[in-house]
Amino acid sequence: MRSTNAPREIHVALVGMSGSGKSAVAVKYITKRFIGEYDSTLEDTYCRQETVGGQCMMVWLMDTVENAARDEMRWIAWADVYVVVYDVTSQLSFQYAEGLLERIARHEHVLCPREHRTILLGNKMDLDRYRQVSEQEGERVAAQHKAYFAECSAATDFRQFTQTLHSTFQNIISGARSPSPRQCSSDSEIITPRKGAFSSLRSSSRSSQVRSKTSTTKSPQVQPLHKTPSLSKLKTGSKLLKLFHT
Ligand SMILES: Nc1nc2c(ncn2[C@@H]2O[C@H](COP(=O)(O)OP(=O)(O)OP(=O)(O)O)[C@@H](O)[C@H]2O)c(=O)[nH]1
Repeated sequence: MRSTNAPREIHVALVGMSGSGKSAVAVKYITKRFIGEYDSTLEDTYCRQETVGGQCMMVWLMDTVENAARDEMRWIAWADVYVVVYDVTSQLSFQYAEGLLERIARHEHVLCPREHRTILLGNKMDLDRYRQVSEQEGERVAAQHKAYFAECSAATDFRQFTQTLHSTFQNIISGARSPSPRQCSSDSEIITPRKGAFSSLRSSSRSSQVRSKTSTTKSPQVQPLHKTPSLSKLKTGSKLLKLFHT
C-alpha cells in the first residue's frame, strides 16, 4: 500500500519539433546547466525531486523524440503535464507546436482517465534578435488551447518556465482548473547530479516508470495506466549520464 508520506509522482512530457530545444530544456531543468549538443535519436526520461507548496514530489521528465514511426500515445497516455516546446526564432516550430496542441486536444479525454495540464513553451528567448514568434502570439495560441504559457531560454533565463511548471504542479495537487500560470512560489530541491544518483532513485521510487531511452528502431511500449510499470535498467549513453561522466 502506498504510504501517505510517499512523494507525489508527476509525469511531464517534453514534446515539440526537432531542434526546438527539448533536450536542452530537460537537462537545464535537471542539472541547471546548459549543454549545447545532444544525440537527437535518444529518448530519455529523467527524474528530479521537488518540493512545491510544501509537498514533496518526484518529477519524471520525458524528453521525447519526434518520429512518425513511433506511437505518440507513449507520451500522451503517460504524462500528467505536456510541455509543448517551440523555438521563438522559428515560425515553423511554432506551427508544429500548434499541431501538437490540436493532437493533444483530440486524444486526451477519450483515451486517458487522468486530467492533464499543458504548457506552451517558447524557448531560445535569448535569441530575441532573430525572433519570428512574438510573445503575444504565443499567449494567444496558448489561451486558445487552454494551455499555460511561458517563454524561456535553456541557455540563460529559465525562471519563467520553472515558475509555470511549479504553478502547474500546485494546481494538480490542489485539483484547481484555471490557475494563474505566472504566480507561484516554491522551494525546489535538485537531486545532486552524480554518478549513481539514478540507482538510488530507482530503489526509492518503485512505483515509477523510469527510462525510456530507446533507439529509433525499437518500438515504444505504452504502459497500461492501471498497471505499475516495471523499472527497466538505466542504459549508459543517456544524455545525462554522458554529461556526468565527462
Ligand atoms: N541560443 C540557444 N540555443 C539553444 C537553446 N536551447 C537549445 N538550443 C540549441 O538548439 C539546438 C537544438 O537543441 P536540442 O535540445 O537538441 O533540441 P531538441 O528539441 O531536443 O531536438 P531533437 O533532439 O532533434 O528532438 C542545439 O544546438 C542547442 O544548443 C536556447 O535556449 N538558446
